[in-house]
Amino acid sequence: MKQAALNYHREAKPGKLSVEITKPADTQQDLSLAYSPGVAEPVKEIMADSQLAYDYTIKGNLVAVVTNGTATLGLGNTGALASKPVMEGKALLFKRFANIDSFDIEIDETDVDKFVEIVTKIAPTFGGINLEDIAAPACFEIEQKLIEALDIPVFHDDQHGTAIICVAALLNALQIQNKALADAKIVCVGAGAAGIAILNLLLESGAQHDNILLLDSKGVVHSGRDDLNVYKQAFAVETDKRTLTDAMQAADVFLGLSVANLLTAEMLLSMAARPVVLAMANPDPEVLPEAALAIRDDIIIGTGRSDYPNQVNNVLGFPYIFRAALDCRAKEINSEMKLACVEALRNLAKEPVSQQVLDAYGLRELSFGKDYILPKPTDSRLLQQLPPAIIQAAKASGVAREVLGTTTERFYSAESE
Ligand SMILES: NC(=O)C1=CN([C@@H]2O[C@H](COP(=O)(O)OP(=O)(O)OC[C@H]3O[C@@H](n4cnc5c(N)ncnc54)[C@H](OP(=O)(O)O)[C@@H]3O)[C@@H](O)[C@H]2O)C=CC1
Ligand SMILES: CC(=O)C(=O)O
Ligand SMILES: [Mg+2]
Repeated sequence: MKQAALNYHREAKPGKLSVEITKPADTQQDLSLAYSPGVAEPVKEIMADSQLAYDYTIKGNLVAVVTNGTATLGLGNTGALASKPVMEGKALLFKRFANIDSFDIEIDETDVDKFVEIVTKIAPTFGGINLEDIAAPACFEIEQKLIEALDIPVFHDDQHGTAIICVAALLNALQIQNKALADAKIVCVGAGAAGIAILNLLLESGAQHDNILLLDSKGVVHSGRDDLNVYKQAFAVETDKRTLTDAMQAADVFLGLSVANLLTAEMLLSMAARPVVLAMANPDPEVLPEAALAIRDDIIIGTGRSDYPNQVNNVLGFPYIFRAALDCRAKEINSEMKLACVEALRNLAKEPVSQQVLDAYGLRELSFGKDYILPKPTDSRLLQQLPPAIIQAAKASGVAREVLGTTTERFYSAESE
């Protein structure tokens, strides 16, 4: 895998992206329109009405994938430059799954206010800002300040993209295990961007605060600790449990948003009957499926990876959420839109699987059940079903500025259909 991945990135043109021209640029007349003097005309129009940037430039289909590389996957603080393959990967996924153009922007800055200032200054170029792999707790402040400063959607994928997919996966898995979210005892390891956002969306979806135990690198987040930031404090509970081993006793659900190889056989065996284990750390999960299933066969297990069943990964969300937000010029991406995406994902997993998906995964059959709790990322129905459901929620909740069916027609290409 290591050599194949390095070859994939290096061969032919290095990297995973390039820029293409979308207008004729061959003749004297073409150049007169594309550049001087013709280009001055849209400039003057946009000076008179800034919204016309959406008609005369690629702004309306262009998202910035922005990071400082402080939480690159589960690899930790890699720095800005080393995070670039991941950000190019996100841009590839935007294009492949929702025909959204994006630039990856790796900013070598960890100071919150300076980072916010840089992103604010480059924002006019884009129709949306996808924040990626920025470590907690700075990510929370950065996102909030950018939402307040900008008039385009700002979305921290590791928080909300992951939360949407995780909640959809968990609700479907609990349904299969015949358990209710309101009764489920949930252990979440990782109190960063992804862990905190997932717990907040789970509370909105009906999970009970008292049924949740959160852990960070120092163990259980409990009310006796004096080293907690405000985001962790919101989940601090009175308990004598201190370690992951303590926390896992009789748990119905394990959510991993931390680092590789944390779950032991003893911990898995101590869980309640018919548990759900979503081990989402990338690239290596908190436990590998083959190891967990060798220990007990009543588990439903998902990971963030493409090479196992039940991929619980934000790739199922951010392309479609931004497709929807761009197409209705949403002011923001709100809870209603996130919950609509959860429902649309859950429903699609219950539909018959298409031959196209079976072929892409080398499978003969697949249906809603322990090994199929979420749609596969290559399922073209994601693009058909998720954005309309999200746009509907944006309209109903008053954040859609304009519903442009024509934008969708303009930007959805035949290949992404
Ligand atoms: N499958 C998916 O779609 C996604 C998966 N992820 C994965 O989730 C993980 C976290 O990402 P993110 O939230 O962005 O990162 P953050 O840096 O914001 O948070 C990391 C969290 O993990 C905790 N942690 C680190 N080491 C341990 C340990 N040994 N035991 C328990 N907790 C530990 C940290 O603890 P402390 O607070 O004490 O430092 C922190 O709370 C990564 O592996 C990432 O790849 C993230 C987004 C999407
Ligand atoms: C999938 C993803 O965004 C992450 O692991 O950080
Ligand atoms: Mg990420």
